[in-house]
Parts: sequence; C-alpha cells; structure tokens
Amino acid sequence: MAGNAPLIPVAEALDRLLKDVRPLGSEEVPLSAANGRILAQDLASLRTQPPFAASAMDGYAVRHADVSAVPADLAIIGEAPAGHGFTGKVNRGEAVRIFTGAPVPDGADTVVIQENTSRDGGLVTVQEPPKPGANIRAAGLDFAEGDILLSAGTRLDYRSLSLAASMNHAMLPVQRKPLVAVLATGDELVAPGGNPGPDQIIASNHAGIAAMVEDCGGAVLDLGISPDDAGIMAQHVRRAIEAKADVLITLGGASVGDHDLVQGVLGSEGMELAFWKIAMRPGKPLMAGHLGETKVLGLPGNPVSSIVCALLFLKPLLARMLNQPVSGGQLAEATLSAGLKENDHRQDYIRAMLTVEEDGRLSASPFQTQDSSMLSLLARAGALIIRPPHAPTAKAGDRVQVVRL
Ligand SMILES: Nc1nc2c(c(=O)[nH]1)N[C@H]1C(S)=C(S)[C@@H](COP(=O)(O)OP(=O)(O)OC[C@H]3O[C@@H](n4cnc5c(N)ncnc54)[C@H](O)[C@@H]3O)O[C@H]1N2
Ligand code: MOO
Repeated sequence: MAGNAPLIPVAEALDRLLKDVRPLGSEEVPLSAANGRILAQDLASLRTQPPFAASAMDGYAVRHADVSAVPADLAIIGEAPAGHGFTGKVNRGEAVRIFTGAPVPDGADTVVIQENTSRDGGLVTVQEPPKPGANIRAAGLDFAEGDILLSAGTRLDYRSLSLAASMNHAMLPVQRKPLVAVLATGDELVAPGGNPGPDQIIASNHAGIAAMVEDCGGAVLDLGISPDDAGIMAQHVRRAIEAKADVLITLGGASVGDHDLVQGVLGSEGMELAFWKIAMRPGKPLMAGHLGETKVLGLPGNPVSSIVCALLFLKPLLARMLNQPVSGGQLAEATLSAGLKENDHRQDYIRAMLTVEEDGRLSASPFQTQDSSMLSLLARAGALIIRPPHAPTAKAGDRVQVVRL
C-alpha cells in the first residue's frame, strides 16, 4: 500500500476488520473457573428449586384448620430439621417441630413461627393465628426443571454463577478465550522495573493492552520486547503463530521511519495486509491484516495512540470473537465546557475531564495539550471527545459525542 494513499475513515476500517471475524468455539469449564466468562449456550435447569415445599422459618408445621382460633394446643409428634424431613403425617391436633429449609410434612399446610408459640414438653400452644399457608415456600417457587434461566452470551458473574450452581451445573459451556499475543518493538524499550540506558524509556503499552485484553475476556501471551532487528522480530512473530494465537498485537514500529520494521517483518512471514493508516488522531499508523488464522493488529507506538486504537479496534474484535455485541456502549453525549478549533481530515479523539452537572447532564472539558505520548492526561481523562473529520469550530455549550473511559 503506498505511503501516500488516502487515510481510511474509522468506521470503514472497523467494518473491514470485523467483516470475516466469526465467534470462536466453546469449551466446558468448572463453575469455579467460569467467573467473567461468556456463556456459550442457553442453560436449562437440571432440577426444580426448591424441590419440595419447604419451611421458610423455624417453628411448627401445623394444619391451619387447627390454629385459626387461638390459643390452640397441639401435640408435638416429631421434628424436621433441614436435610431430614419428618416421614409421618400431621393429623388433627398435631404439630411437627420444623426448621428453616426442611420439607413441610404431609398433612401440614402452614408454619407458625416459634415466637408466636409457647411450649411445655410435648405440647405447643399457638398464641397468634397465622395466615393459611404462612411461611411455606412452594416447590418450584424459584424455578422448575427445564426452565432456561441463563441465555447464551451472558457474562457470568457472582449472581449468574450462584444461579447456575443452584441449577446443578458443575460444568458450564463458555466461549473459548481469544488468545492475544502482545509484542512490543523498539531498541529504546526496557520492561517496567528495569534499568533504562540514557536513550531508553520504559515500555508502558504492554501493561495497558494486556489489562484491556483480560477485561474483554481474552488471554494474553506476552511475547516481551523485540529489538529493532528483523530476524529477532520474526522469531517472536513465529512464536505467536506456533501458539495458535487468535490475535497478534504489535506495539510500535508501525509508521514510516527507517526503523519501523513491523510491517516488513509481518509481510515476509506471510501476512496479508487488510489496511494501514486511518484518518484518526491519535492512531494514524494503525495496521491490520492476517497471518493464516491469526488476526494481526499493528498498534502505533505512542502510548495514547496504542490505547485509543485498542479501544476502538481491539475491543470490538475480541467482542466479536466472544460472540458479544459490538456495541457503542461507551458512547455518550456531553456539553463542551470550552471551544474547539475546526478539525482537519482526521477524526479526533480528544482527552477530556468528564463531570456530571446538577441537571444530570455530562460536561466535557478538553485538556489543552493532546500529545499522544502523554499517559498522565489519559489516566486523568474521563472521556475522549469525538471530533468528526472537518468538524467546524465548536463553542462552549455545544453538545458533542464522547467515548466514556
Ligand atoms: N514521518 C512520519 N513520522 C511519523 C508519522 C508519520 O505519519 N510520518 N506518524 C506519527 C504518528 S501519528 C505516530 S502515532 C507514531 C507511531 O509510530 P510507530 O508506530 O512507528 O511507533 P514507534 O516509532 O516505534 O514509537 C513511537 C513512540 O512511542 C514510543 N513507544 C513505542 N513503543 C512503546 C511501548 N511499548 N511503550 C511505551 N512507549 C512506546 C516510542 O519510544 C516512540 O517515542 O509515529 C509518528 N511518526
Ligand atoms: O497516533 Mo499518532 O500519535 O496520531 O500521534
């Protein structure tokens, strides 16, 4: 692709990236490993809950007819703790001592809480008249066997996992995690915690991109940092392919400089280029392609550019692979608190503070400096203001679209 080819609009690039991406397959995992995973099939209950009419309180299982007029004396004929139902039948003038969660014995239709009774040996006196059927949970109150209670696509969390457990599923079908290989490139980079030489900096992009991959439901294969050496870089790329990575992310070296080797290396490894250079700021040098089954996203090296590109392209890619909707869920409207100059041909993503006004509306205050190396501003920003290509001058009070962070 020629260096001076027209830049591709953001929406078109996203369409081209996603057009042939299908959800990955599924796998079975134990409940204990399913938190945060995406359910791959509708889940039907294997049992009815509660499976029997159960007492909701500690007290006495009685026949309502015996206690509609109080005080009423009843003979205690047995006990029903949770897990051990009373096997006999409650007849006229009788009661069974019962505890929360125990099956209600045959013949009884009401549970009187113990606070409303007094006891003398084998005799209980009911002091307050209960409502018919009081304190009994009917069989199937929660759900019945065969009910579909969780649908495919649900992101499993503490609530859905409790429910799945109650439905008696020990293993759950979940979408396979996309494996995302992440490779930083550049002689100037040293891993966090290292000792950079005088011309070196700390590699920061890895940390953020890996966190985003995990937040999206992917797994990270950390390929570390490659120097600007085509041979070594190629070895790293082969590791990703051998590991059958679903996605290979390269960081840096995506632009046009003499040491920007990434595209050349990927090309000689067999990558088919889908597109390169997007009409956006930051993030212009974004590159996409595929190496066999592995999707390749070449993110620009500037830290903010790489994160903005990952938000706009990597997140939707992983969502599609996980059978999740590729939605603009993070999009919102906000009122500008300061003017913005007219825009050129690149769609801008402007870091801004986001505040909620008294009327509940959002207000976006753009930072004066927007250099794409400045992570401190990205960390403080609550949103990115989207400025479409050729947007006219905007003034304070205008409504704009933002990506919430
Ligand atoms: N003549 C041109 N020069 C540049 C252009 C252009 O169109 N023509 N585009 C600029 C834009 S926009 C960007 S963005 C950068 C992207 O360049 P690369 O993707 O080739 O990235 P590098 O040159 O390798 O690095 C840029 C910058 O980012 C730092 N970096 C790289 N990797 C990391 C990392 N993992 N963690 C932290 N920082 C990283 C690197 O040290 C550089 O400072 O190109 C412009 N140039
Ligand atoms: O992506 Mo480049 O930083 O537009 O700064």
